Amino acid sequence: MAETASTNSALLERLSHGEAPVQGQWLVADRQTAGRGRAGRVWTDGFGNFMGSTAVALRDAEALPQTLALVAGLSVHRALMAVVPALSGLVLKWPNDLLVGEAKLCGILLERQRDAVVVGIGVNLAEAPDVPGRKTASLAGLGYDVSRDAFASALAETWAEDLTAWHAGGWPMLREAWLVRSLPKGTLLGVNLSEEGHVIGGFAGLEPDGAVLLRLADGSVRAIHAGDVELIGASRSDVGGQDASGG
Ligand SMILES: O=C(O)CCCC[C@@H]1SC[C@@H]2NC(=O)N[C@@H]21
Repeated sequence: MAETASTNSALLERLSHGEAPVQGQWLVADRQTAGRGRAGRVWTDGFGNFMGSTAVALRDAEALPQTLALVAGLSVHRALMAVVPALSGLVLKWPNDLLVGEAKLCGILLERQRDAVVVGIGVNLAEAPDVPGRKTASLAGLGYDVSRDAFASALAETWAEDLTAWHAGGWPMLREAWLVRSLPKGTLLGVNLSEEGHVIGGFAGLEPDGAVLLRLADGSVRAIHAGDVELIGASRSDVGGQDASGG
């Protein structure tokens, strides 16, 4: 598709008209005029970047739909490493950002509509948009020339594998695969919680349900189920560093 407001919005619209999600079908746009990010933010497109969405039908009694966000990040990580095996420093940040160093290379937006979830993925292949207050990266800026179609076909493959495993109850194994590719344990993360304000802790793993674990300065471990987690930086000795819950 040449241009659309947002590939997520286009798929949500189709679902609202009664179309069933088709596993393996991706809607990919050259340009988005109203790309959307998490927490109501704008997602700025860039020519040659990947902007695509796919819809997943949730089956009866499917466990933990929130874990799909992490599975999507894992699939993007695997796809990027397939097209650029030499890429170093690519890490996952909970729930579903991909960073190189501290700069964001990819963002993922999941939106649920009744018994379906739309998974929207934006990857800066060619251009890193200017986002005030945030560091961004692109593969081209890192010296790697990857076409959108090459990335799209790698992602279609990794997503099909990971989604099949997820539907088959493979979340525990996918969780381990996510953790192998995540920021190092102890990395300082911050999150705004409505009851407590800004909480800072060292990354300490994932709960079995996909919540992120933060080790706070007093040594306690806190599970965060929702929120916009920001990267603060390398570990500090008083928070984090140790593994919590075997993650
Ligand atoms: O990190 C974020 O805030 C999530 C960004 C998600 C961007 C993608 S681009 C394809 C799809 N369509 C959208 O409008 N958003 C997602």
